[in-house]
Amino acid sequence: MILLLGGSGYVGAAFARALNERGLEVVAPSRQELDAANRDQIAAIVAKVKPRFVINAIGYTGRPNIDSTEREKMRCLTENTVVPGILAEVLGERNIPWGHVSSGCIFQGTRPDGAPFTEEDAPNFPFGYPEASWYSRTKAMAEIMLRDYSNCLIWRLRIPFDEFDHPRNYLTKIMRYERLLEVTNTISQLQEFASVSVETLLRGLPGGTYNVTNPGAIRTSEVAEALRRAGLTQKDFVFFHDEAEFLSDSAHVRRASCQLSSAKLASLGLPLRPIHEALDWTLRNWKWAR
Ligand SMILES: NC(=O)C1=CN([C@@H]2O[C@H](COP(=O)(O)OP(=O)(O)OC[C@H]3O[C@@H](n4cnc5c(N)ncnc54)[C@H](OP(=O)(O)O)[C@@H]3O)[C@@H](O)[C@H]2O)C=CC1
Ligand SMILES: Cc1cn([C@H]2C[C@H](O)[C@@H](COP(=O)(O)OP(=O)(O)O[C@H]3O[C@@H](C)C(=O)[C@@H](O)[C@H]3O)O2)c(=O)[nH]c1=O
Repeated sequence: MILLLGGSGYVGAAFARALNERGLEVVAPSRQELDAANRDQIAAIVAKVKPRFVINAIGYTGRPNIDSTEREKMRCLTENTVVPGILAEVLGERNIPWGHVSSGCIFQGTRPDGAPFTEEDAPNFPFGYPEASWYSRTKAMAEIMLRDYSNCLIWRLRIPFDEFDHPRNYLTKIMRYERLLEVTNTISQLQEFASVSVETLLRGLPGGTYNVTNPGAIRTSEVAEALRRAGLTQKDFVFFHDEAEFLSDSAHVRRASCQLSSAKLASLGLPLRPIHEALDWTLRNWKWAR
């Protein structure tokens, strides 16, 4: 039995699909059935389910985006940092393997040599960095804590997109935002992210950090152009003049535009498709929400 936490969420739903595709039996309690911030409740469900492994897709990302986490700091800290801390304790005591959904948002830019960040690099957008969003700080803090637990796999997801039109999907966002910020990012095809992450547990990969991102990087204008080419929109995209205009007109906090390397996963036999290939496939298979 697999225990999936946060299964009703945007990322949790992708995990549910990946687990179902593999015919794995899953228990996915709702928040009403399980308050993950309560250690006793976590211990009780783990004792009852006796999971082969656990997936933690619980977290607080804000609505409609991370700007709102600045107004709900303690909720954000609880769901992004305290909950994984409780899981680390409970699952560590029982040595049950588990995966935690982290984020590439704990990095800004590239390494000083221009290379993408690897799993060896320390976050450069954590607590102590005034420009970092509260969201990024809480995600970085969780990672730093979880590294001490050898039964925990940390999966970094980065700006998810897939073929399903949804307000959290990067492609939907790009089509809906009034103005766009021209930045370069490594991004993650969400279904591929969930599938590869599940494989890391099924194959018994060691605890530690994994950048579960599509190889390469892409500029916002390339994504916009690809959406137009695929016929999903005819919009004449308008771009912010620069990041300062983005921050003064539309956003409260700096976004962690960054590039990550997924070479570690590839070296372990779990390569993801290059970004442009994954994007083209996704656009060919696009499904509008009703
Ligand atoms: N979406 C994104 O762009 C990215 C997300 N991530 C990470 O992925 C994770 C999930 O994000 P996402 O799916 O977008 O978020 P959602 O808000 O869509 O889902 C969050 C899930 O967590 C559950 N939850 C929250 N608090 C508790 C609690 N105390 N007890 C039990 N369940 C709880 C929610 O339950 P309920 O439905 O009842 O509220 C929901 O199922 C987060 O850790 C986030 O940092 C990483 C990179 C990008
Ligand atoms: C608000 C806004 C954002 N953007 C850009 C900034 C950025 O490059 C991209 C995504 O920004 P958003 O504000 O939509 O999303 P944001 O909340 O910053 O997205 C992040 O969510 C958290 C949960 C993560 O962990 C990240 O990996 C990422 O998915 O869109 C615009 O172009 N125009 C806009 O009006």
